[in-house]
Amino acid sequence: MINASPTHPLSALLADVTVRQQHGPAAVAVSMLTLDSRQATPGTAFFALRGAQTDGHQFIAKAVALGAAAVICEELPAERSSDTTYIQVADSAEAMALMAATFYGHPSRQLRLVGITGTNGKTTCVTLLHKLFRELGYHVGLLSTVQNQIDEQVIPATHTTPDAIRLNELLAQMVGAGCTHTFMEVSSHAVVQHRVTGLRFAGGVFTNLSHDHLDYHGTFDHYLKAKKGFFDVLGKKAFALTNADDKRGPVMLQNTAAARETYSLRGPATYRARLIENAVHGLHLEVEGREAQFRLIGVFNAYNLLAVYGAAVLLGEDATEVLTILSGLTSAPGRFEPILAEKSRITGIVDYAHTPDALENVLSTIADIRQPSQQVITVVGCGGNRDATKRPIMANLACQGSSRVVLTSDNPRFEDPNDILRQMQAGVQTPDLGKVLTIPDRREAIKTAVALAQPGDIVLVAGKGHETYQEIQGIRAEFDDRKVLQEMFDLLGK
Ligand SMILES: CC(=O)N[C@H]1[C@@H](OP(=O)(O)OP(=O)(O)OC[C@H]2O[C@@H](n3ccc(=O)[nH]c3=O)[C@H](O)[C@@H]2O)O[C@H](CO)[C@@H](O)[C@@H]1O[C@H](C)C(=O)N[C@@H](C)C(=O)N[C@H](CCC(=O)O)C(=O)O
Ligand SMILES: Nc1ncnc2c1ncn2[C@@H]1O[C@H](COP(=O)(O)OP(=O)(O)OP(=O)(O)O)[C@@H](O)[C@H]1O
Ligand SMILES: N[C@H](CCC[C@H](N)C(=O)O)C(=O)O
Ligand SMILES: [Mg+2]
Repeated sequence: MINASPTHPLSALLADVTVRQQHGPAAVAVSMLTLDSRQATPGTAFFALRGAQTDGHQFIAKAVALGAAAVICEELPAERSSDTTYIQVADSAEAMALMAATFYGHPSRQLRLVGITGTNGKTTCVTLLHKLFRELGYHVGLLSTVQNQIDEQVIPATHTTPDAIRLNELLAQMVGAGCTHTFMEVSSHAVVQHRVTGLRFAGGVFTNLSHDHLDYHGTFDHYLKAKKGFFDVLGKKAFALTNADDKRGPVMLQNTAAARETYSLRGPATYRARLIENAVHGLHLEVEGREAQFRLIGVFNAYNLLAVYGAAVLLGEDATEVLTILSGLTSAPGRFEPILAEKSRITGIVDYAHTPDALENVLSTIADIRQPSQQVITVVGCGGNRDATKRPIMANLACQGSSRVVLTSDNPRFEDPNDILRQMQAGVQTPDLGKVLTIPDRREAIKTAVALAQPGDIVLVAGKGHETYQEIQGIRAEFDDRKVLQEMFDLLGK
C-alpha cells in the first residue's frame, strides 16, 4: 500500500486507540500502513488481522524482518525485536481503521460522505448519486463495486468497499482533488471487518435486505446485524434514510443516533412516490406530487431513484432540480443493460442479478414490460466459494420466470463448476426439467440461448453485469457478457 503521505509518530496515530500493552517507543516514525506482511518495508506499521483464511499474527516476524517499525496486534509474539514497537489492542481491524483515518488526516470529516448499504441496489444508487451531483456542479467521489471515481477519473476497484487503509487513502485523494461529496457502497463484509470504522458519514441509506452472503455471516440474523451495525454508529448530525417498504427497513434505524428518514412507494414516509407506469422505455413516477419520466426500468429501480432523491434532498439540494436531472440519467454499467440484435429484434439484457431477490426482480420486470409473444430465455450461474444455499433457489426462480433456462458457470473460483451446477439443478422442479439445459462453458451457454431465441424474444444473461472476467482456479480470463452476447448475435446472423 504505497502512499505519499508524510511520516507520523506512532504516538499521534494512536490518539483514538485504546492500547492494552506497549513494548518499544511510541515516538517511532511511521511512513506507511499495511495489513499484508509482504508489503512491509522500513517505517511500516503492520496490522496483524485475524482473517477468514489465515491469521495475520503468523506473519508478524516476516513483517519485522522486512523492517516494520511497528506491529499492531491482538496477541503479542513471545519473541520480539528491539527495533520494533509492539502495540497490543483488543481488535486489530478496529485499531487499523482508526489509525488509517488519523494517518490520512480524517478525510471523511472534510467531505459530505454518504454510505449506501443493503443487499441489492447499492451500486445503482451510488452511481446515480455520483452522476447527479456531478450535474449539480460539484466535484464528487465514488466508491463502488464497478469502479472508484474522482469526478470522471476512474480508479479501478478491487472490492465493493476497500479495506480501511485504501479507503482512507482514496478519500484523502478525493479531498485533495477538491471533492465536496463522496458516495460509497458499504458492504456487510466491510461493516464486520471494520473497514468503515472511524469515518464520519453525513448520511446512511438502506436499500433492502434479502438472501445473500450466508456463507460469510452464518445466519440471516447475523447478516441483518452487520447491515444494522452501520446505522448504529452514525452520528447525530447525520441522516439515516431507510426503505419503509422493506420488512427490515425500520429495524435498521432502531438504535441510530442519526435523524431518521424514510422512503416508500406504498405508505406514509418522509419521501413518497407512486408508480404510474413501468414500461420498456422507462419508469413514470409521481414523486412527492410531481410527475416525472425516468430512463431506468423496473419497480426496484423506482426504489433506487426514490432513495437517491431523498438522499439528495437531505443533503440540501433543490427537489425540482434533482428530479429534472434524475429523469435524464442512465443506470450503472451491467444493470439491466440492453444489447439489441438489429435483424431479429431479439432483446439481450445483461444484469448483475446474483442474488435470488435480484433475479426475481429482474424477471418480474421483464414480465411486466414484455409482449405476450416474446419468450424469455435466461442464462444464469452462481459464484463459486460463495453462499451455496442460494444456488437451488436461483435455478428455480429462473425457471419460474422464463420459457427456457440455460444453467452455466459464474466465477467458479476454486470449486468444481459441475458441483455448483448440480446444486442449482437440485432446485429445478420436475415439471420444469424440460425447459432447462446445463452448459458449464458460459460462452457456449450464451450461444445456445441466442440460438434458441426466436425473432423478438428476450435473452437475459444474469449474474455478471459489468464484470469483464471469468474467474476459474484463481485465474481471471477475459469475459464480458455484453461482448459475448453481441458476438453471438453476429455469429448466428441474428
Ligand atoms: C472474506 C473476505 O472478506 N476476505 C477479505 C479479508 O481477507 P481474509 O480474511 O480472507 O484474509 P486472510 O487471507 O485470512 O489473511 C488474514 C490476514 O493475513 C494477512 N497476510 C496473509 C498472508 C501473508 O503472507 N501475510 C499476511 O500478512 C492478510 O493480508 C490478512 O490481513 O480481508 C482482505 C483484506 O482486506 C480482503 O481482501 C479479503 O477480501 C476477499 C478478497 C474477498 O473476496 N472479499 C469479498 C467476499 C468481499 O469483501 N466482498 C464485499 C462485497 C460483497 C457484496 O458486494 O455484496 C466487498 O466489500 O467487496
Ligand atoms: N433496489 C433493488 N431491489 C432489488 N433488486 C435490485 C435493486 N436494485 C438493483 N437490483 C438488482 O440487483 C442487481 C445488482 O444491483 P446493484 O449492483 O445496484 O446492487 P449492489 O447492492 O451494489 O450489489 P453488490 O452487493 O454485488 O455490490 C441489479 O443488477 C438488479 O438485478
Ligand atoms: N459482491 C458479490 C458479487 C457476486 C457476483 C457474481 N458474479 C459472483 O462472482 O459470485 C460477491 O463477491 O459475492
Ligand atoms: Mg455493488
